[in-house]
Amino acid sequence: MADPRLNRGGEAPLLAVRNVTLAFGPKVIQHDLSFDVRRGSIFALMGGSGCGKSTVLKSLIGLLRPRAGRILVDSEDYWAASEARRTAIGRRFGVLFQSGALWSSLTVGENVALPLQMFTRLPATAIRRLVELKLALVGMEHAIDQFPSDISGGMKKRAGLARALAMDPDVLFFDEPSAGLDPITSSRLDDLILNLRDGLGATIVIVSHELPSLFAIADDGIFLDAQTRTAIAHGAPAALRDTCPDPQVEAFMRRERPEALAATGASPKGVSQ
Ligand SMILES: Nc1ncnc2c1ncn2[C@@H]1O[C@H](COP(=O)(O)OP(=O)(O)OP(=O)(O)O)[C@@H](O)[C@H]1O
Repeated sequence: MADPRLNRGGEAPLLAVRNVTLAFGPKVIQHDLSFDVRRGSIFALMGGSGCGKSTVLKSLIGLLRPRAGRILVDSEDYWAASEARRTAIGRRFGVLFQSGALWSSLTVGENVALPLQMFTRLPATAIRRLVELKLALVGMEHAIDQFPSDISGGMKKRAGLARALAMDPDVLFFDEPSAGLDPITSSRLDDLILNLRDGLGATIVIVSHELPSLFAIADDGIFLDAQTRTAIAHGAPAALRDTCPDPQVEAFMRRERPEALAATGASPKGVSQ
């Protein structure tokens, strides 16, 4: 019988993870992971602290080779491909790291220009124009000549996002985009992420602890468990909150205190408060 977690849209998924095991030396972080990221979806990697969300993200963006299993990008086996092919596939990815990861000695504009200078042969005037366009997409065109130390945390995130967009990626990966932002800035970033999906047709994979943000933007996802070291639920965060019978998932989604979780008979391990 077909696995109901896979190919739910009928169309071939942009990313397909098949029976993947991730480990550091003898330490297995996650095993037997299988899921699809549908084109145009906002897919959430969820779970308590230390369950392996960032590790899964690393394997998806090409920074960690799985111990077993396959990761298919548009049906092409990423880790079985040559290094040159992997580099080419990787150019379709845009990554926004937690801090924005801007170079402090470069202006915002120079940061956004970096991938264009590294991966294209465009002349400086064309790069400047593209940088202006990418910054305008995130509402940061006025900050092109400012240094990261002169702008707020939310602006750094948006500048990092403009840099992630520089090469017109098909898929964007966000690691804790709202971390450290106040609720209003965080909600503006959510709107921006939704606009990128709806306006540019990007597919987005997101690691986040921020439940309001996940409920607002993610339409699919998996819930990773630190104890069993695999995914224990698949689906949109809001649907998991409302219908998932698993007490770990329910407690995470409803952010119950450990005492309340103990009353359900479930272990609080791996649930971040
Ligand atoms: N390079 C590494 N070498 C060894 N162990 C690692 C390495 N990177 C991460 N780990 C371990 O892998 C496990 C999963 O870490 P990971 O950062 O992926 O979890 P996470 O779910 O993203 O956590 P958080 O929500 O707290 O950021 C942790 O036990 C961590 O200590």
